[in-house]
Amino acid sequence: MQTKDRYIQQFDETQEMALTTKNLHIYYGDFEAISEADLQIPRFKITALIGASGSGKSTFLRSLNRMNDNVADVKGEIWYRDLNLNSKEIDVYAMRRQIGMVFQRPNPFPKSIYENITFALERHGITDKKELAERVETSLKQAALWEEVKDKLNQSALALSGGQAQRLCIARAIALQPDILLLDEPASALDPISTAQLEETLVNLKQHYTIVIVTHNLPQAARISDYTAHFSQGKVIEFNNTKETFTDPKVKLTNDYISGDFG
Ligand SMILES: Nc1ncnc2c1ncn2[C@@H]1O[C@H](COP(=O)(O)OP(=O)(O)OP(=O)(O)O)[C@@H](O)[C@H]1O
Repeated sequence: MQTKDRYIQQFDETQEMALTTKNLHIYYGDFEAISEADLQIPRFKITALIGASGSGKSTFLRSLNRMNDNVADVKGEIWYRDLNLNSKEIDVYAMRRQIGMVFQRPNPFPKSIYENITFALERHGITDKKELAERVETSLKQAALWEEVKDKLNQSALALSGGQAQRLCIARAIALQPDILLLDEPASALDPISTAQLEETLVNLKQHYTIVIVTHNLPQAARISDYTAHFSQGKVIEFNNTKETFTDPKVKLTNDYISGDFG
């Protein structure tokens, strides 16, 4: 029954949260791109952010690990453990080790597959050759790429297919052993087979990571996510478990969006 203007599912205290946003407002100059996006993002789950183009999904996602610094003015609180990530005291570089981001277009470095993964590790002070090799193997396995690349780790990452390159970017992010992975339309440049592989990878990863994914692909959100937040004009107007969002939306605009009825 779609009788509400806004519906936000509340959790009980037993559900552990990875991130909680409070009073979040995000401005580009005078334009308020996010005005009501207080969300609790459960740990070890996949949360999908859906909504029409320009509704604020990427703006919200990018604020979670401070990618909007110097671009937008972010007001409010973003709680991770007992830290407000949106405070001046936060070491943004160290924080991004815990909260990694994978972008829309795969962006491997013009280096070997192996070096793509070790580059950030070395910059974070991990130089032991054995540990580096172990992290490369584990992260490629977790990203479901190991079998395809294990015999060509020294070849250029630029020779990988789009789907392989995107899984390499995921391996690169998880090699740092973060808590949370933020993904901004990671499958939008991929063919259906690569998309299916990526989806399978993400579902397996949630055993170890909390995942937040922006997607325009509604069947994809329905297939892989546990929770869905529907953004409309800078506000989260519905947040619920994904099954209910797609079978019994509480807000008419959500029903219209998922059924393709924008008239
Ligand atoms: N760097 C920027 N400077 C000014 N305005 C911006 C900037 N980035 C985004 N916006 C505006 O903020 C609003 C939200 O944009 P955002 O990219 O977050 O939406 P979105 O829901 O992710 O859209 P899409 O699905 O098309 O990627 C839009 O009106 C957009 O034009």
